[in-house]
Amino acid sequence: MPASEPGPGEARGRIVFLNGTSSAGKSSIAGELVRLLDAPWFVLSADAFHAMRTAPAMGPDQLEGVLRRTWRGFHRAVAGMAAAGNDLVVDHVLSEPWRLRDCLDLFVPEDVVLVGVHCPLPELERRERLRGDRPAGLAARQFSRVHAHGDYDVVVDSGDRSPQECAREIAAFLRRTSAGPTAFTRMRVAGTWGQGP
Ligand SMILES: Nc1ncnc2c1ncn2[C@@H]1O[C@H](COP(=O)(O)OP(=O)(O)OP(=O)(O)O)[C@@H](O)[C@H]1O
Repeated sequence: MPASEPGPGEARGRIVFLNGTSSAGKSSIAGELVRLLDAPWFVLSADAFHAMRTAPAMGPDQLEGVLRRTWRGFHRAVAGMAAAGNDLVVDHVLSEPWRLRDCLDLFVPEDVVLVGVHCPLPELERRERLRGDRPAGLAARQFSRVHAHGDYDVVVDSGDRSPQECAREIAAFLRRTSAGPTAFTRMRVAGTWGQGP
């Protein structure tokens, strides 16, 4: 048995996949959600992977390749952790079509609960200004692209709800056993998750 597979009698891990723009509240919701769930869960965030990288001086071409390899590595780390039987909450920004395609290729689609974390743009911009640790205009640049694929298992709106309330909605969904196909399964079957870089 490959080392990345679950042991005898162990299931693969679930992947609760939070997707939204910067400042939508993904990390805040992830933190609240794992507090509500029993059993050990991991929070895997793309930001944490970017933070692990050293930052020597680089030109834009070189940087583009480095960023892409970081995202690809992040996706493979998520797939590997889930394959080994770990339950995961993943914090992600699907602002480029290839990121979703890569995840669709790698993750077991029935194991993924895809959560859209929505928030109106004026509120995103307010949070961005307030926190001051994200480039101005980042959320606006991602806004029209992040939810372009359109399909989710659960949608929350952090614009008029606290992270705790959003987490409670997601936890309630997880407690319901759904026999229907997941959003990842539907997109895999349809093969319509977007062309382009
Ligand atoms: N529901 C909410 N209502 C009000 N403020 C919120 C809410 N959720 C998050 N915030 C605030 O917005 C800011 C961004 O939150 P958070 O880091 O959770 O977002 P994020 O989507 O993970 O962002 P990024 O992708 O840039 O890391 C924080 O200052 C946080 O306190």
